[in-house]
Amino acid sequence: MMNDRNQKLRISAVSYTNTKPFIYGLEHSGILNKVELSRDIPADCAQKLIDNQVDIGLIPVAALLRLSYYEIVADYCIGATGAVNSVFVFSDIPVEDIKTIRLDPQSRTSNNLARILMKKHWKIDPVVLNEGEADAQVLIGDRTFGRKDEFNYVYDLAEEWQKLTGLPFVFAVWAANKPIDEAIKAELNAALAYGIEHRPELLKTIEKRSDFDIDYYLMHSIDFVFDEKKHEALNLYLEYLKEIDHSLVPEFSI
Ligand SMILES: C=C(O[C@@H]1C=C(C(=O)O)C=C[C@H]1O)C(=O)O
Repeated sequence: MMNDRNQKLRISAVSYTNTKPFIYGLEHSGILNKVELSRDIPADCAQKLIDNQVDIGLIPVAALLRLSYYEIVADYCIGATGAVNSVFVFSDIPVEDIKTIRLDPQSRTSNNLARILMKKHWKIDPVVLNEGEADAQVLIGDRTFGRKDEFNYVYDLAEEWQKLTGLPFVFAVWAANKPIDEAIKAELNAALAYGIEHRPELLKTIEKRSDFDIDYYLMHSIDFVFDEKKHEALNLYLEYLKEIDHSLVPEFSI
């Protein structure tokens, strides 16, 4: 276990821009000496925690349902209050006309959020595809930056969730698959807090783009604090997900 003196704590964190403040915090604290850090796409963060290849992961919240034991070990998350601006359903036809939709293989939370919204918010029942041509596609992360203008219809899934529930949304949390020492948790939280506080310094090191405002994204669109409202949102999302879980496409089952 991780309390063994010789064994480093294994952490997997999302490899997208939205996680850079957390990485900055980890890198500017002493904790990295005690940690083996890997950066992975969200689906792999989840799988590594499920397979016990890591002890802690910044994992898509949908994957919490696949862990026989978990604890949320930090007061920070990848969340949003209203539009997140990096999780979309892109389509050239209005949502009520969508007959086929393609999911994003890198995602676990947003694919399932799209399914919840289709059922409860848009009240549509399209065929869900893993690949190939479709009327609409779910796309997350940096690959969405600057792409909004390419489509006639752009649905921001955190914004649509807020319309449905009145709540913020939580995409990913810091979760462990085994009990974690309180002192380590405190150290991790302090490192993450440092990163969030020092976003302005971090932003000076990130290359600007003309088609996407990274400063606004990291200062305002992503909401990193895992507070009570987000906890409520997480519980509601997991409840909805359990309702639709039986109908998941096997390849994308979380
Ligand atoms: C807001 C985002 O949240 C991400 C979305 C995830 C998912 O859909 O499984 C998982 C982790 C987050 O990094 C994003 O990446 O754009």
